[in-house]
Amino acid sequence: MPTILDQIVAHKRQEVADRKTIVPVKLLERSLYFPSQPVSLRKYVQRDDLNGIIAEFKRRSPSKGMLNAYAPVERTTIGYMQAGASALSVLTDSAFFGGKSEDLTTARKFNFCPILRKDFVIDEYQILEAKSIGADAILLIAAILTKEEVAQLGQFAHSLGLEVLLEVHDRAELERTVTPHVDLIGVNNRNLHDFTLSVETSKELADLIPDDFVKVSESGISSAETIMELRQYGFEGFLIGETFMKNSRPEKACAAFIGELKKLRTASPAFTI
Ligand SMILES: O=C(O)c1ccccc1NCC(=O)[C@H](O)[C@H](O)COP(=O)(O)O
Repeated sequence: MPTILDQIVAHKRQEVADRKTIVPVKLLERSLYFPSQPVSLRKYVQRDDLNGIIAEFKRRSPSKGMLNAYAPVERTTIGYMQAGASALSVLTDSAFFGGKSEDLTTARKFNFCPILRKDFVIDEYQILEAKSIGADAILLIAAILTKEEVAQLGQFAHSLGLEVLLEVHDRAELERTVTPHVDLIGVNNRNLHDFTLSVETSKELADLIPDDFVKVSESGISSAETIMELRQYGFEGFLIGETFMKNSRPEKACAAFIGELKKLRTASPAFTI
């Protein structure tokens, strides 16, 4: 029985092949120079005056189905940033997540923060695309790539000025794929076989991530207390989608969440804002 990742990747290979025939590489290269300079995800996540939250725009997901069919990209992403998020993540996969490249371009038009293109990258073509639609960083998923592919795709992203977030699910993936061509390492708390969520996964892998990389905890984060806890393990970035998007006004949910987090951080002797 193919896993959900197998299905996504099989679909993506066909999708990328089709897109290459519609917009050939040479044509895509001409649209590369998006007016703004890339903004560093790594630096924004580490900024003391922000909270490390990478707020995600995700309409639906394989695990939860439709989260939010109506939230407009413009109002939601501006609201996320006004709430104090450090960066944005925009799902551009259409078949499984209901996103599109235009969602990221819209977010880019209205925000100056770093934007992560959240997709299933298997080909350099998608990295050129990420650059052309205004992304600052891409995601590479260890579970679907070899070490050589991570290194090659990471190097290519860097050559375009894009940063790389490498996502791992377990120790074997981390040890198998870590290369200097990535900037941040994200531990995904979602088990992609049964969709269960546990932030214990982040805690277990924290010490195994070399210090050169910014640590990001991804998925299943639903409380400010969890962020305070993950900070004790050295995590500085927190990728949050569903907790915000399942609300009719995701940006308000994000503001309330960050309000709680600020209260906890102010009360904690270890952190000051
Ligand atoms: O979200 C899913 O169901 C999913 C299924 C298969 C592959 C990837 C999936 N999600 C992508 C993500 O990594 C999350 O959107 C991201 O980490 C935010 O997670 P959450 O806060 O739990 O929405």
